[in-house]
Amino acid sequence: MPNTNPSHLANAADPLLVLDNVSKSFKSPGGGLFHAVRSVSLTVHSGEIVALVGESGSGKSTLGRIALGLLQPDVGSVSFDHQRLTGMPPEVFRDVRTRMQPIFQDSTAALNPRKSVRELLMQALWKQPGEGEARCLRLLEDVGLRPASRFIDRYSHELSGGQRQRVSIARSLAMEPRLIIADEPLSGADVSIRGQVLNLMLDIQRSRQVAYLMITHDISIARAFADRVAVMMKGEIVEMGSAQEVLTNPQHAYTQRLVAAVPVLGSV
Ligand SMILES: Nc1ncnc2c1ncn2[C@@H]1O[C@H](COP(=O)(O)OP(=O)(O)OP(=O)(O)O)[C@@H](O)[C@H]1O
Repeated sequence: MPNTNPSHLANAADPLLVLDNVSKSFKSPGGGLFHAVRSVSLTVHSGEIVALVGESGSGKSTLGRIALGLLQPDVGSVSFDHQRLTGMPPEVFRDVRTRMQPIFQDSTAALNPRKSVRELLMQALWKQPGEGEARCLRLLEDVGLRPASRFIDRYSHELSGGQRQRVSIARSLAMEPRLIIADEPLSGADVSIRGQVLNLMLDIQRSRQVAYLMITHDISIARAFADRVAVMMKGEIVEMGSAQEVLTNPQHAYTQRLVAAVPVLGSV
C-alpha cells in the first residue's frame, strides 16, 4: 500500500518529540558494558509519522522506552512539546506523559485481565471527570468496535487479538495523545488484522493529527505508513530521510540490505 498521506506537512516545522544525543548502556553478563543506544538524535514533528526500522537487537525498543520515560538515558535528553522531560519532577512528568501514549505488540499483556473494557477506558479518562459511559462508547466506535455496547462489558480474554489491540488503541486515545509510540504493534497479528489496525492508525493520524513513532523491523510497514524513516544499526541511526528517499534510494549498505530483503509490492 503506497503512502498517500502528506497531511503532516502542515505541522512539519513543529518539533514534538526531540531526542538529543541520547545514549544508553546495559551491563553485559561478562561484566562489561553493552552500548544499546549510541548518541542518537531524532525528532518527530507534530502530526508526522516516523518509522524507526532496524534488525532485532539494533536498539529500537530501548530508544522507544527512553522516549516514553520508561528508561533514563545515560547521556542526552528527551523533550516533548518544548518541555525537557529528562530530569523533570515525576508529578509534572506524569501529566506531560499522558499526551505521549505507547501501543505495544502484546495487547494481551497491556490490558489488565481483571478489568472490563469499560473499566479500562474509565481509568484512562480520569483526567476528564464527568466524561463517562458516552465517551467510552464513542471511543470504541472510533476504533471500529461496533456496536460499542457489544464490547464495553467484555474482559480481554473475551476479545480477539485484533479487538484487544483496538481496545488498547482506544485507551491510548482516551488520553488525547499528540504522539503515539507504537512498538511493533502489528507483529503479533495475522495479515488481515495487520491491515485493519494499520488503517485504523492512519485514520487516527489523519482525523486527530496524532504523530507516530513507529518502531518496526518490517520495512513494508515503513513503506506503507511513514513520512520519514530512521534506520538503526547497532545502537546508531545510520540513515534518516523521507520514506521515499530512504526506501527507494537507500545510501547505507545496511539499509540497502534491509530494503532488498522486502519485495516492493509486499502487503502488510
Ligand atoms: N534491560 C536490559 N538489560 C540488558 N540488555 C538489554 C536490556 N534491554 C535491552 N538490552 C539489549 O540491548 C540491545 C537492544 O535491544 P532492543 O530491545 O532495544 O532492540 P530492538 O532493536 O528493539 O530489538 P527487537 O526488534 O528484537 O525488539 C539488545 O542486545 C538487548 O539484549
